[in-house]
Amino acid sequence: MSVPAIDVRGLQKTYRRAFGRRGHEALRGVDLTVPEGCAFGLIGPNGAGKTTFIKSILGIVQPTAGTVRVLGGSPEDPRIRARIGYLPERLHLPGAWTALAFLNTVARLKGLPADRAQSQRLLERVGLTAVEGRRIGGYSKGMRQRLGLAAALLGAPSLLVLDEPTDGIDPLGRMEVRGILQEEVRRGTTLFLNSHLLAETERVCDRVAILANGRVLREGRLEELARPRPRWTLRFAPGLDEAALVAAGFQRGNTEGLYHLEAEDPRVLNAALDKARGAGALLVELTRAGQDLESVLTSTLGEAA
Ligand SMILES: Nc1ncnc2c1ncn2[C@@H]1O[C@H](COP(=O)(O)OP(=O)(O)OP(=O)(O)O)[C@@H](O)[C@H]1O
Repeated sequence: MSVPAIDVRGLQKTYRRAFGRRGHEALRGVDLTVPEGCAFGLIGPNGAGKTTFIKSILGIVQPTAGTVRVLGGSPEDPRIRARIGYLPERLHLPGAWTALAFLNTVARLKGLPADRAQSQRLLERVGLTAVEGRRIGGYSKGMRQRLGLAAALLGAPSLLVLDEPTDGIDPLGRMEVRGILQEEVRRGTTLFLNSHLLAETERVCDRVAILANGRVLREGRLEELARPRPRWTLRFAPGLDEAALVAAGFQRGNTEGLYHLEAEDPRVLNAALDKARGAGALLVELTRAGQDLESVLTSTLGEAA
């Protein structure tokens, strides 16, 4: 069996406060396993603990309790760190430098040879070739993000950890970034993505975890979490016997003639329909509701509240 890319048990992080005041519990006992080679999305509301989780698995933040294994080793181990590409939420870039000089320096810090051709290839990949000789200080937010992504991709990492990678990037650029991430996953890289753009997570990731208030509320394969909910919406012709429909198991909708039924088994739907028709109802429209990641997130947060 392959070693998980990330394996976290009982992870807790309490940020201390001054003068002995009670600290803030950002993570309250998180267990999470990210299989090797998967594209994993971490989602959740502001302040859920997502960045704290990312910083903990990278050894930037010291957990209060729990264990963290990354690529089969400790995040403190320089050999493990060298195999991780990280794009932080807040990028600090040297404004006076050019993109090329920056990438060459990051390469050296990662223990890689400063290979100008490789840096140029990466800048081309993220769409920065036209500005590679310009000072970073004059870059737009989206250009800075692209440069951060290029730096994370240096050395073909085994694990890519990206905190809001498309923040500030225009819609076309987002598509390009998505393409790059998908290429990386095809190459065998494990991707760990924190993004508020749920459509992006849905398109790129095959597993998702929902974090709220420092706890994982749900985790699993995207198709299992966001599979179509067995909820049928029916529209009946006017003049029906409402009480008979409710007695048959339908719930009233918000407009006249509209009803809902939650049923996994289509036989339950058909039995209810038989009763409705027996009471003279005429079905004119039937749809099965799907569930996207946004509705999974809102219903999960709603249940937890
Ligand atoms: N250095 C710190 N010191 C004290 N509290 C912190 C620190 N960093 C984060 N927190 C607190 O920990 C909680 C989790 O923050 P974190 O940044 O991990 O959340 P997040 O899910 O990444 O949020 P967002 O989606 O807004 O970026 C928040 O309440 C935040 O205020």
